[in-house]
Amino acid sequence: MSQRLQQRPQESDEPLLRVENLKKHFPVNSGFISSIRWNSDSGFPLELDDKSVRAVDGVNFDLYPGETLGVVGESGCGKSTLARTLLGLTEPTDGAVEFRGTRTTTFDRGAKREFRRNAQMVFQDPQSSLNPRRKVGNIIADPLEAAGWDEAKRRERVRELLGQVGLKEEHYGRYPHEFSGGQRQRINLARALSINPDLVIADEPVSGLDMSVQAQILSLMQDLQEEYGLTYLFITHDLSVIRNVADRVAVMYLGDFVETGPVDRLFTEPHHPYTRALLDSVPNPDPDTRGVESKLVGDVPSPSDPPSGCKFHTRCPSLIVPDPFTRDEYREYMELRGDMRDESLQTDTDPASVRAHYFEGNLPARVEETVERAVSHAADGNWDEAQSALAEYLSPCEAHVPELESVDDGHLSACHIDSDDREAFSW
Ligand SMILES: Nc1ncnc2c1ncn2[C@@H]1O[C@H](COP(=O)(O)OP(=O)(O)OP(=O)(O)O)[C@@H](O)[C@H]1O
Repeated sequence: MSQRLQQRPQESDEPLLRVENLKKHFPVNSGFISSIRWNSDSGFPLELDDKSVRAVDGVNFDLYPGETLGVVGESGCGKSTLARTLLGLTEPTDGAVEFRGTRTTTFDRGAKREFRRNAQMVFQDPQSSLNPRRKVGNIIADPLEAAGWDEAKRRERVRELLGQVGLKEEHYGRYPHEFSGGQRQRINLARALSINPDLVIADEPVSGLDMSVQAQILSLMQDLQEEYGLTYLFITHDLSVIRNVADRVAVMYLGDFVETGPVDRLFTEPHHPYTRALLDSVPNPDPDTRGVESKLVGDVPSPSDPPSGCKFHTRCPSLIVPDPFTRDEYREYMELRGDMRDESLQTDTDPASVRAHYFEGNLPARVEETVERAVSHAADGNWDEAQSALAEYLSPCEAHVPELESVDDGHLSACHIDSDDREAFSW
């Protein structure tokens, strides 16, 4: 059974943010004409290509007042789109976001304005989010002006904020280019906090900053959290960054959360092979314990055509392989099957060439037969039959979508290795 990411901090607390089955899909084609494609196999030769980029694809979680939830994943996994969809900066395709128990889509104008005040965003590149032609004091005061504060009060509040983020009063009249990257992120934080929000979504707030400056900004964010009673959703591609700031972590892969749990547990007992691979990719200064066992290989697949079953299966070092394959053999077999599916073999449709191109060593005899059968169908142009022949062997990781399931108190993982389904599907 799927479960929600919850259990923090006191179970009686109402979540500040509740996210249910949130999806954001972008159409691949920009217009109606470009979405029409030719299909000579169908009765009518033109059809609509309804493919979409599934940037966020069914995310569930609760975010409790005062906590920091780190969302981590490689570039392109959908983290920024999740942030923008949560804040209503882009319309969700499906699902719901509740803020303090009310669906954000039901907000009237006043409630929308209040939500915008209450939920602020801090971006990665402080340079591009600060208007170079405006004085820093005025930039920080923008949200106050929008909220109707008079000039004298604005000035006073901005001075207070400058001090709180470690800048000086005389910085009020300077321009963004006169500041370092770290200082510009301080300006951003001051602007985000100017009207006392409850929730701050920080999207890669320290990426691109030197390590020592990163540490200063993270420490400042923690101080501000205490002072303002803030709730953070902290997005990063770098697990090491959130180790010291997050209470819980959600690991995101191709639009879904694949593992969630308390930060210590996730670092000491990661369950999902993707989390383990991410952790192994974090540079380890200790040469004796440097582990390379499950380093991430290959790129994140396209979210417009994600792998079936577990989306991580194409890169997973723990892929469950069907009998009688070894893992390496089965990867080769999957590559052949993928090319059969796309009707694009990378060699002639001659059994010897296919064998030599796709497989390094000897295959078990019965697999050999299956491959030969498939290749002879492909040689006749019967791609569907070629695919069906290869479907004789299928990993459960390709066939079934794993649900987030509890592996420990408040710790969930979506992997067939941990799954209760193991018996049902008998692998
Ligand atoms: N407006 C859009 N139209 C079409 N596709 C989009 C749009 N915005 C994002 N995407 C795609 O959605 C996927 C997720 O992008 P997103 O920026 O959310 O990922 P991310 O994890 O934040 O990566 P990064 O850290 O590189 O920003 C990517 O494949 C991206 O190309």
